[in-house]
Amino acid sequence: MNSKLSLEKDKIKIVLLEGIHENAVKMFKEAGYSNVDHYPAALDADELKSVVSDAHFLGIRSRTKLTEEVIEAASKLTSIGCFCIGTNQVDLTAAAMRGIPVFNAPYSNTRSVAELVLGQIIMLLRGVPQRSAAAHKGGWLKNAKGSYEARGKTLGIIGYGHIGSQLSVLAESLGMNVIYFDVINKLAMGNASACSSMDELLAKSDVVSLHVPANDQTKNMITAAEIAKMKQGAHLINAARGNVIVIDDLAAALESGHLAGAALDVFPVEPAGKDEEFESPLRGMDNVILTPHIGGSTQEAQENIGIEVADKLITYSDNGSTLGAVNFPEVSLPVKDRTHTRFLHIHRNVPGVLLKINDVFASRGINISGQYLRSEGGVGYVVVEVDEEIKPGAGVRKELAAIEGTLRVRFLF
Ligand SMILES: NC(=O)c1ccc[n+]([C@@H]2O[C@H](COP(=O)([O-])OP(=O)(O)OC[C@H]3O[C@@H](n4cnc5c(N)ncnc54)[C@H](O)[C@@H]3O)[C@@H](O)[C@H]2O)c1
Ligand SMILES: O=C(O)[C@H](O)COP(=O)(O)O
Repeated sequence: MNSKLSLEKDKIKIVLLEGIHENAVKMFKEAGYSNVDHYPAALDADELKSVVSDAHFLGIRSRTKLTEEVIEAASKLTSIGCFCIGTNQVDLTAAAMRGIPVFNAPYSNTRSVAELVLGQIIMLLRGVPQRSAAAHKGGWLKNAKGSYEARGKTLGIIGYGHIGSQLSVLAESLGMNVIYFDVINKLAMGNASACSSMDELLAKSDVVSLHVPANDQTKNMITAAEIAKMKQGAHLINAARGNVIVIDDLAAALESGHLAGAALDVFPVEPAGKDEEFESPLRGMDNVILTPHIGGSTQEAQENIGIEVADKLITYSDNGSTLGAVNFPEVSLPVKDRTHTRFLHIHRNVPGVLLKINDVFASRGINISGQYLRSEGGVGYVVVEVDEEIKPGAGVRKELAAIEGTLRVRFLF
């Protein structure tokens, strides 16, 4: 049964940026959210601040940087959906400390990335990029020099998560030997084997592919020192995040011939839009495949992501469930019954808040029929369900909001 929210659904403003798939718009409309603004691209900083100023839900992809300043400007923001895997473009702590859960799509584009990398492995091993570049200029490099089959070569995967492990299976089907390194113990797929250190992997691999998240440990993880440990004539692929590799060091290794080729889908600095020029020291190197961050840009991935993330935002809006939130206590709630009123109280994780919440209900003689509590990091999330309909204006919300440490109160009636 469809519950009502503290705000009528048609007054809830949803902003979707960066050409998020139409499926998301459809999902919102079908769920009764008619006020959806859909932008085909990312916005510049000033436009972004203006557009988010009255938005309740915001959908972005990897280009939109949601800094603390932008989040602060979005005073009505209830939740953020990253319609992609990465959430490093969002200041997750700033969002959490304003009671804003952030959701993403952790699986939907992983196959697309793995397939792109598989293609790049074959292209690099065959020396296709330089032969294609020569042919475009009227050249004809018909020879076998530096061209190899993938069969029997060793692929080293750094980061054996959703993408790395799928790539592992695909590469083995080509007859490659797969080795991997991850900071946590991961079950090997097929005949792949784990390396005990990244150095071991670098020294053994003909092709190294990076599939780690962006964080403090992975920033500048591949410098001249790591590249020097790779085999002479090896190839490097990065479809993870741009700042994992020190790009000037990679350019130097390609120039010196220590590396035979590279494929890059992500860069330390990426153009904000199609009108901005792409700058990179790798431009003009014929043995390098450069793609404009399209690892997850397939019809299949975008269709699925549109549905997956819109569903998470709608479920949070309708129900208060935060399952899958990346910066927030996760609470999985049953669908709300219309005979109940559900209060969602988000607060700083300090002692005594629960007692004060319960006092608000006890002092009014309101019986609590269900309660859910989770805390994570600096944030606590309490959901209180009462088996009577409490209309807005009864004062409960105001009293809950007045509790010290409160970050946000919503209620579903
Ligand atoms: N190019 C694109 O369009 C595109 C698309 C999707 C994802 N990505 C990027 O790919 C990354 C990986 O995606 P995923 O779905 O496989 O993520 P995942 O979380 O499933 O896997 C990441 C793996 O890296 C491991 N890891 C973390 N730090 C490490 C370190 N220092 N050394 C070795 N391993 C480490 C983790 O333990 C985990 O197993 C994402 O974080 C995202 O940035 C890019
Ligand atoms: O994090 C991701 O999923 C990838 O980087 C893809 O991001 P995009 O949807 O902005 O292309």
